[in-house]
Amino acid sequence: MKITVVGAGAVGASCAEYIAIKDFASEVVLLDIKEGYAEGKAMDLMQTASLNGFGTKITGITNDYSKTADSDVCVITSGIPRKPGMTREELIGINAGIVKTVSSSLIQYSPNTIIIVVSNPMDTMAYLVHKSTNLPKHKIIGMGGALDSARFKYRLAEAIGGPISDVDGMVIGGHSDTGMIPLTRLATRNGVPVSEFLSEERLNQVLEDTKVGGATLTKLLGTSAWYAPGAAVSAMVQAIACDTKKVFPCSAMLEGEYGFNDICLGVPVVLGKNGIEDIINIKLNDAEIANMKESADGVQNVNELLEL
Ligand SMILES: NC(=O)c1ccc[n+]([C@@H]2O[C@H](COP(=O)([O-])OP(=O)(O)OC[C@H]3O[C@@H](n4cnc5c(N)ncnc54)[C@H](O)[C@@H]3O)[C@@H](O)[C@H]2O)c1
Ligand SMILES: O=C(O)C[C@H](O)C(=O)O
Repeated sequence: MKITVVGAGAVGASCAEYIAIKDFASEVVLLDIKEGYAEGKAMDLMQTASLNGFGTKITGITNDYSKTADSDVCVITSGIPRKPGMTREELIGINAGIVKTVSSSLIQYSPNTIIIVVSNPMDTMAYLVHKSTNLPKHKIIGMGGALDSARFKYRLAEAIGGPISDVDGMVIGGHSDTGMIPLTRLATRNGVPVSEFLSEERLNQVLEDTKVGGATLTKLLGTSAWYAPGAAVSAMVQAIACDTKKVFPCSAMLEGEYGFNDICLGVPVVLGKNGIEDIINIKLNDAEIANMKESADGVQNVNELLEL
């Protein structure tokens, strides 16, 4: 299994590290436009192999896409991250050009690959990859919901005062400060609805903290987060590489699902060796449907800024 990660910055390197540590891929190629940068990150990571006990070979490349040939999965993290006070949507001007060029270069050498889009504004960048490549829709997957759901579980466990491993929950909708929809109604602590343990007010606080999870970290770090994003991508890559059929909320191109068309939005999907193997249509209540509509409108407004 050959995985290419474009962008050897904070998220790309973290993603490569987690993939290697989980030891399910034979090869990870890290590619960056900055001369020598991916080579340096790859060498540093390879020097952890004997310490962390993995056999994955990580190589670093400066912009030579021929070295990415025949990748099974390609991850796009190239582009600029936001600074405190910015929204993800403000990154579109620079990142759209980068994502468009990178995706067509990847496909030139790996025409059958599966692409995971990470660069922000992610739902719009995933849409752009759909519109600018001829890959089938199940092979283009946006990463947002896996990360947002991990943050939701962190906040739920914190509020409950129990272990994160005991809580389950999912965030659907757009990967934006206002568009995320943490499904509090369906979240559980070991199968018991979380509303049994938390007041409505506390649950609303969990919801709000989850939605601004990325902005909170950006304010603390001065740039956006990388550990949980890298872990979220690596979990998705593992589900594809090992054909686990695990369910993650991912940004998928919708063709009628949830009542939407021609938009990439976060919905629960089954991930396996073919990429998105199924989109799960969960029954939402009226308030959740209204939130999805509002979230989709927000993503649509950003999509309209693209020059397709
Ligand atoms: N979807 C998500 O959940 C999620 C999570 C975290 C970060 N992000 C996004 O991921 C992107 C990367 O974040 P980061 O913190 O790793 O940024 P970073 O600045 O640390 O790394 C980005 C890397 O991309 C490289 N790059 C730029 N243009 C390139 C090109 N044309 N070809 C190859 N490489 C190129 C840069 O040289 C840099 O090393 C940002 O857009 C950020 O908003 C998304
Ligand atoms: O918040 C950001 O800008 C980066 C990323 O989308 C995140 O949620 O961490």
